[in-house]
Amino acid sequence: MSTAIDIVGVSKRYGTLTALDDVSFSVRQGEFFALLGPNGAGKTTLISALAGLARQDEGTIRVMGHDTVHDFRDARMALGVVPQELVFDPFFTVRETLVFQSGYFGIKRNDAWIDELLFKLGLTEKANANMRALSGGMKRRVMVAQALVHRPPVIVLDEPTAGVDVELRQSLWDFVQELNDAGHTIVLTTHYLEEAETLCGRIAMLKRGRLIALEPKEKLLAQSAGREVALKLSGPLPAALEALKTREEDGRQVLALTEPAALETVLAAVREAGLEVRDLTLVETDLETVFVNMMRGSRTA
Ligand SMILES: Nc1ncnc2c1ncn2[C@@H]1O[C@H](COP(=O)(O)OP(=O)(O)OP(=O)(O)O)[C@@H](O)[C@H]1O
Repeated sequence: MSTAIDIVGVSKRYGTLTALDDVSFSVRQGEFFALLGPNGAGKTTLISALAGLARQDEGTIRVMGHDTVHDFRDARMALGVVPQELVFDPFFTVRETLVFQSGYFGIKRNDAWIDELLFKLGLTEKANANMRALSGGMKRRVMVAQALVHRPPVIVLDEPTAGVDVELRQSLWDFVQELNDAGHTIVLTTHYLEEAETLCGRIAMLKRGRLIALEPKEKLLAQSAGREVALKLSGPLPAALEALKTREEDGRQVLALTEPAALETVLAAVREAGLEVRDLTLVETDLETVFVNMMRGSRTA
């Protein structure tokens, strides 16, 4: 089985507000996946449904093949969620917090793994400190450790770097990257395209509860980098160029160029396919424009 998360036709309403509107996508095992969207897009609602904390009105979600409603325990066991908010009991020490969380998952002797987590997250010296005595950044590290006590194959981080200093941000990313290298599937939600850029393979965008884009990073970045070429050809687009195609506009194929020199490659492929270029225009856009256009719904119109 190669699917880590499978979301099919998921909708969620709060009264008259539709927080998720028929959302479907899958995340493969071992992927580093980003879920992007502005405030209120539905990211946290989707994560809550994944974790079985909120039930969707329609659709199904599976985590490592386990249905989050009918097979809640196994689905939850397969998932580690680092929440956006710092949620903790101020009277427990860091170690107690992690032992307690292990117990929640029915794991009794977890000391070796807890020690390793504390070490990896730079918390060893704080193991016996009370949660309330920790700085915000340290608390956030505990949230990460807490999400991992049961060694879940799938890890979801809900805006883990909100309000986090540069040093922690870097060490957090190093650790998450290490987990991904070890085979864990990572889903990251963030407001920042830049953050997703460095780490993720594919990027999904939500807007007002709807999935408006789901692209490999390279394709999105190529669009964002501000280089596109609109081509009017004498025949259909050669298969070799399909991967670069971002859209069709007025009978022109719009292709993303990873770098200006990529235009040569595009033209070579056109020649090789025995086609003629009837018209060629370079389109300038910047990252902000691409993102804003998507958020305005130009792709869903
Ligand atoms: N428990 C709730 N009751 C009513 N409305 C809710 C509830 N939870 C979320 N909403 C609404 O659902 C929509 C989606 O919210 P959600 O928190 O999922 O967005 P988000 O993408 O995570 O935003 P942010 O980036 O601000 O965290 C919002 O309009 C929000 O106000």
